[in-house]
Amino acid sequence: MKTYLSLLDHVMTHGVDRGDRTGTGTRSVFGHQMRFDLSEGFPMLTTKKLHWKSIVHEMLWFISGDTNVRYLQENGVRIWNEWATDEGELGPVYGVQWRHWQRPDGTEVDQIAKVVEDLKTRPTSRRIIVSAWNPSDLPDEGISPQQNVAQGRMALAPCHAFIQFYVANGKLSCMLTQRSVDCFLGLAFNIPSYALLTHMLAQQCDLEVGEFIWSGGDVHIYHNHFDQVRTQLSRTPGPLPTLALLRKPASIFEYRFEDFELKDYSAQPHIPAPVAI
Ligand SMILES: Nc1nc(=O)c2c([nH]1)NC[C@@H]1CN(c3ccc(C(=O)N[C@@H](CCC(=O)O)C(=O)O)cc3)CN21
Ligand SMILES: O=c1ccn([C@H]2C[C@H](O)[C@@H](COP(=O)(O)O)O2)c(=O)[nH]1
Repeated sequence: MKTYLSLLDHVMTHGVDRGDRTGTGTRSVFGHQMRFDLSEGFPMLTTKKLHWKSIVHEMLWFISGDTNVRYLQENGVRIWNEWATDEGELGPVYGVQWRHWQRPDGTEVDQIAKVVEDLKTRPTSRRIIVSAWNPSDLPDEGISPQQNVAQGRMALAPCHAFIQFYVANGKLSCMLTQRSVDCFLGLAFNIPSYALLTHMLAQQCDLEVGEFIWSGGDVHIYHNHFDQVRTQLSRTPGPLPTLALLRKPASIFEYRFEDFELKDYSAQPHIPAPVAI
């Protein structure tokens, strides 16, 4: 994960200090790309311990089409709590856009089912894409997440917004475009999260895993994460863990937490940091 550490160093050294929606302040660069060869190991940080349960359950929750934090909370995952209403609702965020994108006539598009079908039937297609960026459901940036949900909008605009898949030589690659990137907290989750999705789709479509390519737009470090970033940059990364899929479920929608085994994950201690709301 040297590429991730290089990005932290790059933002700290070359970034521009700016204000932001949350009032916290960030140092940012605009536009960056990283490539991870998934055959070389599972891209999970070893320079700080990550909560594996949060990564897996969040991805299963997206794929299930759910947008209420109840499932996450029942599984000990707290990362979406701050944006939810008292009833746990987040409005039409990722799950709805991935699985239940509304057509004008009221019918729905299941983008995940379509990706599996395309990967199996026309793997050379250049249109194997999932978009969470649905302008008609975007929140109003001037009001709170909970007020947006009450108006039927998303609590937060999608950050990992556009995903494209590519098949060559029997390998599945995934490219993510992330418009806004909290390098210390969010990105540490987003990389293994999409690596996991790529492994699942590859298994379902009888492909090997290829590369995960990550592209960021507004790539920032919050001002109140600088000490944590310096701690992390002082650490030496260890070998990557590997991911084993213990079962092949009948479809992409039938994975369970127990189906994933992260092998040889040896990480340095967790580094706590406040999340900007
Ligand atoms: N400012 C901000 N950064 C984000 O990364 C982020 C948002 N907002 N809003 C929506 C989601 C929620 N995500 C989050 C939210 C919190 C953590 C977090 O606090 N992580 C801690 C604790 C992990 C845990 O309890 O599982 C960490 O140390 O990684 C991570 C990702 C990613 N997103
Ligand atoms: O998966 C995620 C979700 C969110 N983030 C970060 C990026 C920003 O710091 C905030 C979102 O604020 P906006 O004003 O909507 O850009 O959350 C992330 O890194 N990863």
